[in-house]
Amino acid sequence: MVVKVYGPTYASPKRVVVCLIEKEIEFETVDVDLFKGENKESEFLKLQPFGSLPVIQDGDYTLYESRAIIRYFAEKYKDQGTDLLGKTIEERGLVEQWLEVEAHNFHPPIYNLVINVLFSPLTGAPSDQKVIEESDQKLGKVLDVYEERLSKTKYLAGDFFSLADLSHLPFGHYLVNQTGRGNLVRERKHVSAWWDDISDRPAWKKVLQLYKYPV
Ligand SMILES: N[C@@H](CCC(=O)N[C@@H](CS(=O)(=O)O)C(=O)NCC(=O)O)C(=O)O
Repeated sequence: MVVKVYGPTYASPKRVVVCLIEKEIEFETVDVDLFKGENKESEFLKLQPFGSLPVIQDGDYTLYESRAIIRYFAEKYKDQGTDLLGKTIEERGLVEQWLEVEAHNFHPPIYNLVINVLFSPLTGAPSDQKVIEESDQKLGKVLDVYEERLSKTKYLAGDFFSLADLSHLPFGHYLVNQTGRGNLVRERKHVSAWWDDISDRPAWKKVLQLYKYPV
């Protein structure tokens, strides 16, 4: 059975799609329109009770939470496509560390910026200027840590591209290209070079070509 990915046009599902392409895993996609509320329909909620995207089906196996999904495929297909987990337990530890940093330090401020700068104007919801300012500040501090790390290693977990770098692509794309805050990356030499390197990978360019962001 071919893997099914729900909601490929949205950012978090793109984290899964780029992993599947890097791992050379065949997949098909199912569109879910958040603006029409299709993620709140009973059929979808049976798959993902929180109504968020993505969810995948791998035969009879269903999984949601994009970072859990990419870990699943990276492990299941460890010997196929790009190695995304490192070769030693120490490398794996650093991959996991920077995956957690992305989820808990990088993602929250960039997610707030995407919602308040990009989506709120579209949906008519008010943009919260205080949240925008706080998120700018937080993201700057986070990227200072990245700058220090990337002044020592080419990628976050070491001198190899991994899930940790890959996990930044979907919202990093928003940050650099659509929030008007690309300067937060461009002002940091090593972060800027790292972003250019990871976003230039054929797998990510294919994702952008196949699945246009909704905003
Ligand atoms: N932690 C989840 C978050 C998923 C998430 O927030 N998805 C958004 C779409 S996007 O922000 O990633 O583009 C969503 O479904 N939002 C609608 C909703 O949650 O009701 C994951 O990583 O899978």
